[in-house]
Amino acid sequence: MSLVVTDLRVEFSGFVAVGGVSFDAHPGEVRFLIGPNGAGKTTCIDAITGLTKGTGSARLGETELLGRPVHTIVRLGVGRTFQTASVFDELSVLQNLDIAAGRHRRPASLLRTRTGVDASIERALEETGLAGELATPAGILSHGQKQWLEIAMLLVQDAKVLLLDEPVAGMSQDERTATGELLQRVAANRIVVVVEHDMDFMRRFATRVTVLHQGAVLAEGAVSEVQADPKVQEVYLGTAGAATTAAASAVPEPLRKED
Ligand SMILES: Nc1ncnc2c1ncn2[C@@H]1O[C@H](COP(=O)(O)OP(=O)(O)OP(=O)(O)O)[C@@H](O)[C@H]1O
Repeated sequence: MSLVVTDLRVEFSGFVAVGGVSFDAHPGEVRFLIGPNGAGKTTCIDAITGLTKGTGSARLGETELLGRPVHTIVRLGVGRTFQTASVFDELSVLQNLDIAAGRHRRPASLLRTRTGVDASIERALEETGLAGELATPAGILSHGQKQWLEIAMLLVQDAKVLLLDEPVAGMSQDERTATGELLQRVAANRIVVVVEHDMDFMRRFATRVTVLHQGAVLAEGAVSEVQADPKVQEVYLGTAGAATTAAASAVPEPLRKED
């Protein structure tokens, strides 16, 4: 099953934030959406997840997502994270995962004191490297671990699509590497789309990249193709024409957002 976005448009009171964006994503690849501030990356994800109204098409397999309410889109297996982790700080890692898994359970069983750990939760803990933190209150997890908990929460919900908004913002180098490796594992049999500003992270872990600029697709391809694209260099550096393959390797640093 693939996610296929075609001619997606989002307007805010006449302002075109996304003006006809198309891209697709498949299991087995780590798909990146990049672009300068205000390019429309988050708005694309908001539209796909039903948070913002969009026109055009966003199909998961045969199912059209646009026009459906947020909870239906979640139930169809489309999950997302936000830049700021939205976990319950006072609850343990296990309790957070229990709540995430709640839609599979009868209310009575949610109220029972837990004696064991569901297989799906166990798998998510293993996959995200949080197995040793079962009883840790989410509030005292490291920044990276909180993001991994959010991803684990999507995994126990059996998300087929994970849309991740700047998952490594604020992470240490080790946490970035661990996150990239986690995304590669998760993407083996799920659709993973990453909105990211960290170009070093993109270079290391992206399989395919779409560059957005002013609500439109500027370029698409493998990391090396996108980096070498003069249009991309112009947007980020204002140096179209001066672009050479050697210069292309220097592009990523200025792409990094400092906020
Ligand atoms: N609710 C809204 N109402 C009006 N304008 C909005 C709204 N949400 C986003 N925008 C505008 O739409 C454009 C795209 O914003 P968006 O957040 O999608 O960009 P982005 O590429 O994710 O940027 P960043 O990297 O800064 O997060 C921006 O000009 C933004 O100001």
